[in-house]
Amino acid sequence: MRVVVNAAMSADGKLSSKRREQIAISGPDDFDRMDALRAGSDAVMVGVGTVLADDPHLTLDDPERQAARRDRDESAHPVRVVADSRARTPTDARILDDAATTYVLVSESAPTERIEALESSGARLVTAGDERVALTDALSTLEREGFDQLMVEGGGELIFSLFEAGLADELRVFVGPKIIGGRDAPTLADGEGFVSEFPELELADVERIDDGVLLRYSVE
Ligand SMILES: NC(=O)c1ccc[n+]([C@@H]2O[C@H](COP(=O)([O-])OP(=O)(O)OC[C@H]3O[C@@H](n4cnc5c(N)ncnc54)[C@H](O)[C@@H]3O)[C@@H](O)[C@H]2O)c1
Ligand SMILES: Nc1nc(=O)c(N)c(NC[C@H](O)[C@H](O)[C@H](O)COP(=O)(O)O)[nH]1
Repeated sequence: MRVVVNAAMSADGKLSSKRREQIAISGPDDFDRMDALRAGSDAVMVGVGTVLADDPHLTLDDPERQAARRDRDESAHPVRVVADSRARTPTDARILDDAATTYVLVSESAPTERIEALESSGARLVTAGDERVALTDALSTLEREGFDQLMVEGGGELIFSLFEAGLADELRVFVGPKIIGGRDAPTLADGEGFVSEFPELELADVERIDDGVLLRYSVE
C-alpha cells in the first residue's frame, strides 16, 4: 500500500498555531489539489489530535470527482481512517457521519465503553498495539482490505510516527506565505524527534501554487 503524506505548513514549518486551531495555509488551488489527491486515494487518514482540533469531514468537495469514482464502481468518497489509541473520537465527530465508511485504529488501552460507543456510531474498529496504535500492523490490516493508496493529512504527531516506522512513501507539502511561530505550535513532524538516522528525502518536483510552493518528495 502506497502511503502519501500531504500537509500544508507556514513558511516557518508550522501546521497550525499554538492554540492548535485550524488555519487556512493553503489557497483555493492547493485545496483543490488536495481534493484531487483524496479522490485518487482509497483511504484518507488523520490522527485523533486533528479530529479533536479541526473536526474534519475528509470527503470530496467536487461532485464530478465523486461521480468519476462511482463510474469506476468505487464509493463516492474514500474511506476515512483515524489513528486513535484510546478511542477518544467523539461520537458526534463529522468523520463518523454516514457520508463514507470510517475505520478507527485503536490500541489495547482503549476503554471498552469507548470502543462500543464508536461501533454503535458505525465505525469499523481495528485494534493494534498495547498503548499506542502499532501503525505497521494497523496499516497491514488496511492493505488486506484491498486499499492500494492511503493519503495521510496529519497532524504532526502521526506524520512523525509514520516516518519513524518507515511507512511513508511520499511527502507532499505546500509551503504557504505565512509565519505562525510559537515553540509549541504543531510542526510537520513532531513526536520525539530523530537524533540520528534521519529519514532522507529525494526532491521529485517543485511547483508554484496559489502564493506558495508545493514540494514533492519521495522517501528513500
Ligand atoms: N496544516 C495541515 O496540513 C494540517 C493537517 C492536519 C492537522 N493539522 C493541525 O495539526 C494539529 C493536530 O496535530 P497533532 O499532532 O496534535 O495530532 P495528530 O492529528 O497527529 O494526532 C495525534 C494522536 O494520534 C493518535 N495516535 C495513535 N497512534 C499513534 C501513533 N502511532 N503515533 C502518533 N499518534 C498516534 C494519538 O492519540 C495521538 O495523540 C491541529 O492543530 C491541526 O489543526 C494541520
Ligand atoms: N492541505 C491543507 N491546507 C491547510 O491549509 C490546512 N489547514 C489543512 N488542514 C488539514 C486538516 O486535516 C483539515 O482538518 C482538513 O483539511 C479538513 O478537511 P475537511 O474540509 O473538513 O474535509 N490542510
